[in-house]
Amino acid sequence: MSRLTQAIENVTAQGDKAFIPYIMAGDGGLETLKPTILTLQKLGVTAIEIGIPFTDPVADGPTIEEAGYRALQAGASLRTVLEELQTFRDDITVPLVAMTYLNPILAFGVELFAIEAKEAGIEGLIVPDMPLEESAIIHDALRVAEIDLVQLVSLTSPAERIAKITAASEGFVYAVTVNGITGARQAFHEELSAHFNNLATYTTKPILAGFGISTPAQVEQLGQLGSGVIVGSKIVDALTKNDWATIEALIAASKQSALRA
Ligand SMILES: O=P(O)(O)OC[C@@H](O)[C@@H](O)c1c[nH]c2ccccc12
Repeated sequence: MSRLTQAIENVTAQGDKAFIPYIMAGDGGLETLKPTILTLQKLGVTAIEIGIPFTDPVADGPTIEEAGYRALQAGASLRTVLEELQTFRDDITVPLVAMTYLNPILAFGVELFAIEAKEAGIEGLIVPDMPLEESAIIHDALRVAEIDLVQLVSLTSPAERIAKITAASEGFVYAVTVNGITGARQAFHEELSAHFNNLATYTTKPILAGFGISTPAQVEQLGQLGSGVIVGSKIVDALTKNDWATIEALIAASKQSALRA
């Protein structure tokens, strides 16, 4: 079992839910990356998804797109983010999951990327614009570096697609809870619990809910569907305002055992 999967299973074994915040590396300046990561891990997050800013972010909603723009302005790129992470690698205790597009990885060089990413503490990777069928391009290099390639399953994936994605996904299965782009939502699809029950018939890997989760109540509610949640836009927004109270409340809602006590 990978360290990423293990981290999630450790949390669920205690009766809690996994909580993975997404941050945009370089938003607010690259020098904020270290304090942000170290504070999040001190607050008890399960893992951290690190977005690498990219000029053409297809799946990102406005909050993350704007954060990406600010990060690019501040000089963040795949190379500078990996270099920055390597400077405090020994302080990082939670698994990092990098979120980046295929182009920057190819430009960097697949083998070199895998080696440098591993040295930066990255144990999982999400490449939203890479179809499963194309993943062979990077998969061998990732396997050598022991980096999990996390796959996303959507609400509209047909049965045979769900079977393929859940079988291929490493670390956990990222279950997208809304149709469309990232960003806060008011309401979720009524059939969500049937969808998650269906996903669970395909795999014993942890299934995490992500997209549109922005309140503690939603963390609690959507966390129940599987092994936990991923929260992006709301975290990015709170970090811009230096609003750690909001972040702490979101994390607390994943600690179900504490809520019951
Ligand atoms: O921002 P949201 O709605 O909370 O959703 C998580 C999401 O931001 C994060 O996981 C993410 C950011 N960019 C992505 C692109 C594709 C898939 C996932 C992502």
